[in-house]
Amino acid sequence: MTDFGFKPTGRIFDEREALLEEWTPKNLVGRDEELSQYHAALQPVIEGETPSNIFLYGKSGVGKTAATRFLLRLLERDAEDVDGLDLHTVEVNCDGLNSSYQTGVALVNELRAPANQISNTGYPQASVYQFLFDELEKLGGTVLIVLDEVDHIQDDSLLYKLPRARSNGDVTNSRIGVIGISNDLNFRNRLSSKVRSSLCEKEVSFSAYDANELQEVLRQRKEVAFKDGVLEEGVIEMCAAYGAKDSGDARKALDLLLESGDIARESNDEFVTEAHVRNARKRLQTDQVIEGISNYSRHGQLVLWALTILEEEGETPARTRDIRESYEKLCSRDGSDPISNRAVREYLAELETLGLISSTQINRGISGGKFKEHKLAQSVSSVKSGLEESLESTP
Ligand SMILES: Nc1ncnc2c1ncn2[C@@H]1O[C@H](COP(=O)(O)OP(=O)(O)OP(=O)(O)O)[C@@H](O)[C@H]1O
Repeated sequence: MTDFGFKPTGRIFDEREALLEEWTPKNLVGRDEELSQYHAALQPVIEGETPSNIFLYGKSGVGKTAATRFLLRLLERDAEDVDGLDLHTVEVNCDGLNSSYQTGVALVNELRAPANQISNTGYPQASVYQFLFDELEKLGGTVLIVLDEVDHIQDDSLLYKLPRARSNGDVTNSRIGVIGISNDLNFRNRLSSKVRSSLCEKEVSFSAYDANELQEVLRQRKEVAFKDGVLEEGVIEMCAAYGAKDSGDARKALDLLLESGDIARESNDEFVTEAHVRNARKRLQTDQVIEGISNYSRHGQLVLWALTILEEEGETPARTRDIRESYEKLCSRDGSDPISNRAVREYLAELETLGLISSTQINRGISGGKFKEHKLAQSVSSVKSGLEESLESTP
C-alpha cells in the first residue's frame, strides 16, 4: 500500500504565505498613478484639516484594499510626528452586512472593547447611530472610516449621516472622513445625488492591471515566496498574461502562480515550468465552474444535469426536446414541477453564456427544419462536482 505518511519536502517554496490573500506587501508596485491621486486626497488629514470623503472604485483585485492599507499605514506613521494631530482609522468590510443598521452595529463593535459589544438586532436604528456617534466622540481627533465593499449596503442612511455628522451636530469633537471602496461600477450612479456629492468628494479610479504591471506584482512576490532560481523562464510572464486576460485581476494572477508552485511540488519537480502554469490554470478554471454551478438556480442545475446525463451516455450533441425529456425525469425524482419549454430554452441559452455548454443552430432546410443542438463545454467531472455540491439527492 502507498505510504501516506507526511514528510516536509522543503522544495519550491521559501515562504509560500507570501502568495496568500492575507499577505500585505511592504510596497505596492504598478499603482503609481492611483497612489498619487489617493495620496493627494488624503493630504488634508496630515494638514490637520477636515478630511475629504474619498470614493475608490475599480474592478475586483486591482489593489483598492491593498492601496488603502498601504497609504493609511504611512499616514498613521507620519501623523505621529505632527503635533496636535490625533489620527484614528477604522476598517469594516460590508460584505454580508447589507444595511446601514448592520454596518452601524459593526462599526460600534469595532470601536468598542470586546466586553462591550452590541448585538445585531434589537435596537432602534437611532440608538445604533447614537452609540456610534458616542464612540466617535470619545475618540476625538481625526477618524477615517473605511467601508470596503460599500455597495453591499442597500440603503443610503448611514452613507448620508456619517459624512454630515459634524455639520449636523452629531459629533463635535472629531473630524470624520469616510473612505468608500467598491467594485460595482454602477454603485456610484445608484446613490442619491445628496449622498453622492458628499461620499464621492474625491474619487480615485483604479484601472485593471495590464500584463506588465502584473509582472511587477508577481516578481515582487516571487522574491519572497519561492526558493532562488526555481521559476523557469516564462512562468511569471505566462501568469501575468493570463491574469491580464482574466480582467487584470492581481488576485487571480497570484492564485495562478501559487497553484503552479503547488503542482510542481506535488509532482516532486525541481522547477516550476510553463506546463505547470497551464495545468494550474485548468484546475482553477474547474474550481470556478464548480462554484458557478453551485450558485446557480435549481431548475438551471436540473437542465444542466439532464444534459450531463446525455453526455455521459454518448447522446450529445442533443436537441432541446431530448434534454427536456431527461430534465422531466429528473424533476419527477426531485419532486418538483417542470418549468415551461420556453424557460428550458432560456436556461440553455444562459448556460451557454456562462460557458458551461456550447450550442449550435442546425438548419436542415424546409423538410428538416431548424433546431439547436447542445453539448457540455466543460468536462463531465467538473460539471458533476459542481452539481453534486448543491443537489444533495443525486438523481
Ligand atoms: N500593486 C500591487 N502590488 C502587490 N500586491 C498587490 C497589488 N495589487 C493587488 N495586490 C494583491 O492582490 C490581491 C487583491 O488586491 P486587493 O484586495 O487590494 O484588490 P481590490 O481591488 O480591493 O479587490 P476586491 O474588491 O476584490 O477586494 C491582494 O492579495 C493584494 O495584496
